[in-house]
Amino acid sequence: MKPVKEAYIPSHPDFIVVFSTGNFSSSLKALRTFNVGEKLALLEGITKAPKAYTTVQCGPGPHDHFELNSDLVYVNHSCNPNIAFDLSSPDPSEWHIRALKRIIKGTSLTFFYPSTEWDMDQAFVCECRSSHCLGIIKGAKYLTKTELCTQQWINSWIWRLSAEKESSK
Ligand SMILES: C[S@@+](CC[C@H](N)C(=O)[O-])C[C@H]1O[C@@H](n2cnc3c(N)ncnc32)[C@H](O)[C@@H]1O
Repeated sequence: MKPVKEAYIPSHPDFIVVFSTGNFSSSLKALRTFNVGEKLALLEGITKAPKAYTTVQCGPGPHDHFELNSDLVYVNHSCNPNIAFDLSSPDPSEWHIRALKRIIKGTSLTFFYPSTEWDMDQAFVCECRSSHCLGIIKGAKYLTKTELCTQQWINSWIWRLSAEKESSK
């Protein structure tokens, strides 16, 4: 579920959705500057849901997915992301997004989708233009441990599933 342009009411005071006409080409911009390590927002209002291109994975199981129900659904993927979805707390009310680098006002927010997603509902050709862009993004299942290790933040179940994949080879 995504907020649509015609009925848009921002869900967070510090972010704004930039709607684009192309399919899946909208994004979420920061309306203020954030410092490295700063919490941008708690993941409030999330609901468990079947895996979809709009959901975020929160554990290793087939039912461990939730809808954000907010503008955060417009955070795009980057292979050189500026935020982390940190779901490390056993208490979901502490799950949050955090700045991995200084984010200047006006910058689009991005996270590394395979940091939460093992096997994504919708693969896509990445347009992040990072010098280390991985190309097709399908989930962590399709990445090597070395590729995951280049990232500043990967959630624990992704490391676990990746280790299991390596040991079953
Ligand atoms: C949850 S949506 C994010 C918001 C999306 N941009 C939109 O306008 O609806 C996820 C989808 O956005 C697109 N997307 C996100 N990051 C991308 C990237 N780096 N390159 C190309 N497409 C991307 C893909 O189609 C992906 O399945």
